[in-house]
Formats: sequence, structure tokens, C-alpha cells
Amino acid sequence: MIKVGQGFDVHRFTEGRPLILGGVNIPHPRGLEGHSDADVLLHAITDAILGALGKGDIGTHFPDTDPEFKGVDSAKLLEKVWTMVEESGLMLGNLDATVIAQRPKMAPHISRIRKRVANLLRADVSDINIKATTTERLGFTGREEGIASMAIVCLTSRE
Ligand SMILES: Nc1ccn([C@@H]2O[C@H](COP(=O)(O)O)[C@@H](O)[C@H]2O)c(=O)n1
Ligand SMILES: C[C@@]1(CO)OP(=O)(O)OP(=O)(O)OC[C@H]1O
Repeated sequence: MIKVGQGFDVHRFTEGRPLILGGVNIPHPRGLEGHSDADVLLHAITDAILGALGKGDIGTHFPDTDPEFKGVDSAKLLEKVWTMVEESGLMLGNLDATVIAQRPKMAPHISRIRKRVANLLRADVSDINIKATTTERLGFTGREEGIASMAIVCLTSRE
């Protein structure tokens, strides 16, 4: 059996918060606004996994009205969702994700993010691909108002 899911998320920049992408702290003058730590990349990945499972989305499982998730580390949310995958008898086929940001330059951080995501999913790094693109200064990401991320995941039966 093969299950595929996709995820997309956007968070706006704000002053005075650290920038966390893919569970990794990225040096940058501004962070992202959100009820959680606003890790837009992990949110897209989490939504892609929930999509493959046919189990709704991140906001359904972890509502942004619930004080329990105020400032939560998004890696913890991803770990909870990954437990659902393991309990369903599925395993990772592969995951591919894109960070859409004019800045910061993601290339120096991609390897660390890949390893962190692989670690969170107990997966091989070769099954995780993380990439980045600008929008050539067009739109809200191009104006550096925020960062968007998209992800696609393939889950397969364990046998
Ligand atoms: N925030 C970003 C955006 C892009 N990159 C890298 O640069 C390459 C070219 O990006 P274009 O948007 O001009 O096509 C892209 O393929 C990435 O390797 C990056 O590191 N960080
Ligand atoms: C992660 C959650 C929960 O803290 O909050 P946010 O950081 O606001 O993120 P978003 O992607 O808007 O929606 C999911 C939320 O329920």
C-alpha cells in the first residue's frame, strides 16, 4: 500500500522571536509569528503526514486556541503525528519539502535540517529531501513579509 499527502503553511515575520525552521535555529534578525514556535517547515511536513494518513490537519489535532500548544516546540507535534504513522503499520517511503523564502539563505542550513527531520521520523537521511527557493522578490515571501513551506510525503506498508 502507498499513501501520499501534501502540506502547505505560511507564517509572517515578527520582531523578537528566534527563527526556527525544520527544528533548527537559523540565525536571522527576525523570527516567525505563531501560536507555537511557528516552525513553518515542520508544520507543512506534519500536514503532509496527516494528509497521507487521511487524518485531517495540524490545527484539528493541535488547535491554536489551546493554551497547551502556546509556544510549543513543533518538533513535539511532529513526533506525536509520527507515532500515529508507526501505530498504523506504515513507514516512510520518502519526504520532499521546500522552504519558500527570499531570505535567509537556506543552503548553509539544509544539511542540519535534513538530519534533524530524519532523526524525528527515525528515518534514513537519504529518504528526506529539503530544498529552498526564493520567489524572485515577488509576492509576500519576496517582500520578506513571511516564509511559506510545502511538503509531500509518501508512506508505504511495512512489509
Ligand atoms: N532562501 C533561499 C532561497 C534559495 N536558496 C538556494 O538558491 C537557489 C536559487 O534560488 P532561486 O529562487 O533564485 O531559484 C535555490 O535552488 C537554493 O539552492 C537558498 O539557499 N535559500
Ligand atoms: C501549531 C499551531 C498550534 O500551536 O499553531 P500556529 O503556530 O499558529 O501554527 P499554524 O500553522 O497557524 O496552525 C497550527 C496550530 O494549531
